[in-house]
Amino acid sequence: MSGDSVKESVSLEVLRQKMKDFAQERGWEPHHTPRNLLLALVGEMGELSEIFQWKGEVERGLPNWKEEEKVHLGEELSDVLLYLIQLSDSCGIDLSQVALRKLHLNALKYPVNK
Ligand SMILES: Nc1ccn([C@H]2C[C@H](O)[C@@H](COP(=O)(O)OP(=O)(O)OP(=O)(O)O)O2)c(=O)n1
Repeated sequence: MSGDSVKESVSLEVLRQKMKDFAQERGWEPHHTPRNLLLALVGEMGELSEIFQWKGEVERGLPNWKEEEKVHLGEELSDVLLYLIQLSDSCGIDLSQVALRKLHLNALKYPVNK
């Protein structure tokens, strides 16, 4: 999956804009309401969970998985991320900013030496 290809740097904002264009070009924006996007996100979470279902515990890095299984996993992770970004956008929430703020709150709640 990593291969020799040049890795493109990507931000949540770039993904948000690409998904907005994708939906606009297809006339799908009216359907991309918060509730519909939440349900789509939950559906993709189900597809992601299916990949791990009945496998038992799996090692970090998935050393024993076939390449095609990892490709499938990457696709489902992407669907979850892309719907999450669209859901945030449809709610008028800047996901990058609130995620940074939440990281800060987490660090305050769970200090290193506590
Ligand atoms: N109304 C839609 C439909 C799809 N997508 C985008 C977001 C996801 O990244 C992907 C989801 O596409 P599918 O519903 O076809 O789901 P899968 O790719 O998982 O296909 P399948 O469910 O057949 O495995 O397409 C979207 O933004 N809005």
